[in-house]
Amino acid sequence: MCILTSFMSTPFEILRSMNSHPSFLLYKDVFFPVPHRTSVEDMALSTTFLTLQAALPCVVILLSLGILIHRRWLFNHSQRPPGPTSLPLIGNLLQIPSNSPEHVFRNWFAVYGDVVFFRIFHQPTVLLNTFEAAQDLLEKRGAIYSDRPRFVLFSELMGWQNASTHVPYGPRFRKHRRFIHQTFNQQAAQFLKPIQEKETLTLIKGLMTTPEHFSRHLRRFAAATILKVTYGAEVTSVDDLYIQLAERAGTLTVQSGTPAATLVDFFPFMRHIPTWAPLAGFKRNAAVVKEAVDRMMNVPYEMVKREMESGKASPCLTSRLLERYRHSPAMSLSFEDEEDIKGVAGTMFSAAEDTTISVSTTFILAMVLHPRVFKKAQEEMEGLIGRDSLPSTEDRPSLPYFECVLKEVLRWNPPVPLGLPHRVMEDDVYRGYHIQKGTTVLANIYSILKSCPHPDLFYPERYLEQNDLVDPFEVVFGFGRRRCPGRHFADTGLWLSLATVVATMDISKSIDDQGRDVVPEVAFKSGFVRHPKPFTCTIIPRSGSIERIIESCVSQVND
Ligand code: HEM
Repeated sequence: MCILTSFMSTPFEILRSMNSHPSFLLYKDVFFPVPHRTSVEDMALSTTFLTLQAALPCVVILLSLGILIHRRWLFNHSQRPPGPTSLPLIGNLLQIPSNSPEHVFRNWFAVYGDVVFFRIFHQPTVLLNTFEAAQDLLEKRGAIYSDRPRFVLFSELMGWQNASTHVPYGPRFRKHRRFIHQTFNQQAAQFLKPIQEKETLTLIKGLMTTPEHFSRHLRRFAAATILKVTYGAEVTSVDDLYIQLAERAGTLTVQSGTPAATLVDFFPFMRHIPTWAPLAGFKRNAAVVKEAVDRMMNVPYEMVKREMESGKASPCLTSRLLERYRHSPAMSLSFEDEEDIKGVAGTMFSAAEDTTISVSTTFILAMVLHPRVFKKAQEEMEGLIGRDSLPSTEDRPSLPYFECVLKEVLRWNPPVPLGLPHRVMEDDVYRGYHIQKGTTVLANIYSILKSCPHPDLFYPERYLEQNDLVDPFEVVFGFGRRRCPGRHFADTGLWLSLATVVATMDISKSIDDQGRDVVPEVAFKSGFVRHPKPFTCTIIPRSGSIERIIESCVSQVND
């Protein structure tokens, strides 16, 4: 036993144990029984044995070296994954459109298969096009696939360096995840449900009052739930200060991502260009963005601190994290701790808002275009809770068709089509392909979810008819150790708000001046988060009693 385990040790340890361990002698006698011999034979044998013994260390060392060299050779000679031909210097830059690259990547999947290699300038990138490949690398080999690429523009120039989405894998990443986990893990997220229930009622009231502004109401819902959880702030309108701060920071960030600006990610020396120099426009823009990002991170954080000092703070993620430092004599709040708390809270807000809005707006678009599906979901709902009550999360297991509708919404328009880039921290070989340390790895969420029969058709029944389809809930939140930590909160909030819309409202196409149906276009805006293009629709309460039901629920919540 000892000998077997020692084969996993160094060559020297192997030799030591072979020479000395009694079990080795026993082992030798059993497998190489020696008949009775003369002393001359004994001497010859023992000389041979001694020679063998002396040679053994060299053999073992040479063998180990051979194995190492062979592995290195295999790595160097294993092929890169297949991919489109690239040009010198710029790589595949010209083949990747800045608008909706997910479409081109889907074609590459069809041509080159599961794992595709391409380069942008000198940066190697690998695209994982199937659920299996994404799981194999990002999940099962998470120990080396969980870093993020270096974002020079975003992190070093625009001030997003404290965002949890951008922190490199390591102790700081673990600290951020710990902070987030306390409030957003599956069990803790249950305690956030009352906030989502209350904001759902406000959403329905908004839809009843000004249905034409449905996208503003959905935005307000998304922002209000997460702002209450992170900063304890009450949001009444999308014009509230914190939402404005976040939108300014987000809009400026996206607007400043011009080609000249992104070049700095590939040629980091460019960040040293002085701001007055002719090519330094990106640095001047980045300074403006940084000011907006700093305000977005600082203003709500400072407000919570002030409220805590005056004893008026409502419990929230930020106050809970600060309390831990206040009450522990072993922990004093350092500058880095404050930056991390601000970073976590600011990221949760910005990561939650846009993604939630994308899903809820896609749901409305799908329901306008597919009245049959909407009616079927309403009938299922009515069969369970009738017309005079609102759904609660306890009803979820009894509404299987609605569950399929939600899955289909996520599949039809995956909110974050290419996830967030991961970076591999060590050389690796996968399916005989060589993946070099430092490669950017993208999970092609879009292609994974479009790999099914009639991918562009909105057809929730596919999840009832076919049980080998990938569950979109397992895909849209990313993979491995960087998987979205807000997924339980997002899932509950979306289910509650959209199930309540189904139970209370009728959704249909809007009517133009000539009395004709206006059929919205199935079109999505290009971006890191994929939103439907603006459209119109008609939303009206299902019955005269809805207003009364909502008012009675609101007064129960306020009591
Ligand atoms: C339907 C809604 C959402 C979708 C589709 C979504 C999707 C994603 C994806 C694809 C990633 C990247 C995962 C990876 O790197 O593999 C991510 C990361 C992240 N999400 Fe979400 N998300 C959603 C909602 C939320 C919400 C509500 C929150 C906060 C409450 C949140 C907070 C975060 C954070 C902090 C990260 C960064 C994790 C890290 O880098 O370690 N997300 N999300």
